[in-house]
Amino acid sequence: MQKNLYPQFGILLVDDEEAFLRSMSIALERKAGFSHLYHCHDSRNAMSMIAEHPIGIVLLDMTMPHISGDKLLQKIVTEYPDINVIVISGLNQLEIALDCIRLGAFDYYVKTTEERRLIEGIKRAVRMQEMHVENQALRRHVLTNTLEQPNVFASIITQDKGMHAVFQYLESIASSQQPVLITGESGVGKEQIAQAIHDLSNNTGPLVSVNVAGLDDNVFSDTLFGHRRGAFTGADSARPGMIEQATGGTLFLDEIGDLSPTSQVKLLRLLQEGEYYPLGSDRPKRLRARVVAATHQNLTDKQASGAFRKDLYYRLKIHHVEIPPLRRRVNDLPLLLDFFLTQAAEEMGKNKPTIPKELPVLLANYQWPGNIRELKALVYDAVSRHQSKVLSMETFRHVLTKENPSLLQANLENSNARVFFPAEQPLPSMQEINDLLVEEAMKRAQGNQSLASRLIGVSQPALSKRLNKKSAKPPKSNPYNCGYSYNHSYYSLKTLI
Ligand SMILES: Nc1ncnc2c1ncn2[C@@H]1O[C@H](COP(=O)(O)OP(=O)(O)OP(=O)(O)O)[C@@H](O)[C@H]1O
Repeated sequence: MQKNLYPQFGILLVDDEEAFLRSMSIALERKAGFSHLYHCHDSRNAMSMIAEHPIGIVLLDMTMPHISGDKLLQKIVTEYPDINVIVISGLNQLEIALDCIRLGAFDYYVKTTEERRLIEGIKRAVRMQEMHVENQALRRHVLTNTLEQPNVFASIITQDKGMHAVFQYLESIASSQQPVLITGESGVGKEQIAQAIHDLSNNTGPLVSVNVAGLDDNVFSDTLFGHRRGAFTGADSARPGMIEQATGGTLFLDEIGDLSPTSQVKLLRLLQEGEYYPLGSDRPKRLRARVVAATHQNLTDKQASGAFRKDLYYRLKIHHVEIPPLRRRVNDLPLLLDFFLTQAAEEMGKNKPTIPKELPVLLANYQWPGNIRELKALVYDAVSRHQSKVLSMETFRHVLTKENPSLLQANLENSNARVFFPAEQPLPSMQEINDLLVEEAMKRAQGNQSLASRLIGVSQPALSKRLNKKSAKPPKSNPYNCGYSYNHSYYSLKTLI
């Protein structure tokens, strides 16, 4: 397939009137941005064209010499049930329309239908067909558990199953031109995902990124749509907007959750109409780039509270990926640590230091509010300070343990850590809570007493004493074993640390 044809499957126009074929093609290109079109003015050739080309949609006339539209419709739905056939006929008769639908047509329009409605109907059919193609690709990926272009994801270091599923999904939607919404906490790698979406698309145009946070509406319009000469005071020359610069590629709108209400309306119109007006111009231009948007904000909450337009939210999330935070991908920590250590050592011209044994455990017990960006910064800081063969723990210890008061505060404030103590159960004693806490800390520190003591903020001799006392005592039957003993230890760790 030629690059940058849209949609990824062809639209075949079958009509004996060549003038209609021409005017319909122009309308489809100008009003819907469809460029992947085929013409057939002799109905006898329609089936062979479908066999030769990757056709996904057929726009079919009814009254034609040689083979009539209804005969062709029957043949297409029998031999190519995955193709969506839209009948566009000169016959304005309900009976005929119903017959076509019964035969399996996707939709029926009369030629005098208002052009805008007709184009909207064809867009709908294209969207349905795209979803069908995506579903097939997704099923293929899931069944084979493979990636078609693993090189595209080479710079995203991960062995997490959830991330792998995200990659498979992105491959399935690679050739669609519909928007993609990327959500996830700050620092999880959303920009990298946007780059991967662009690389997968094989579009020849560039990836153009715009951070829309804090842009007032005038700046937003000027940045995206550009302006004509003289559009406003100081506009000495015409300037193309970012949409035009992204032609044939990807327009990446970062921090979309911070877009002002007025700009939200403009973005919605752009996505709905596929057209925009540069400032000072009354001639519309077509959007010829795929829109990818990202945010660390919770758009579901924002649209529920009215701060983000519902219609824009649903337009943007036609495709949606949520990137999991680092604390839910702890198996990625050793890989990322090693990757950033190598990178930092190379950049600073130092030997790559050895990783102290306690470091991975310490990293796995931290919440990572700043996600991968925070880990990267920590590793770079540690490498810049490090002198000996083994990486110094100084940087990590300060940030990841009790010595950091903000971490303590964050843990105390973490409302998720609050656990329900069922009213019908007696409360555990302090002794029992302490035992559970010590047990959990030892588990998390993988038996390392020095680390476990730091996790719960006691000295190592104090912890050792407790452990000795505990092992000397016969195990007491625990009333909290009935379903929430773990919760108690969780509660203890989160709130008492
Ligand atoms: N899986 C990964 N492998 C390697 N580097 C990563 C990975 N994920 C993120 N990074 C690095 O972490 C840093 C932050 O990533 P990025 O800017 O993409 O995050 P973000 O989610 O877009 O953050 P924000 O919401 O603040 O814009 C970048 O330097 C990026 O290269």
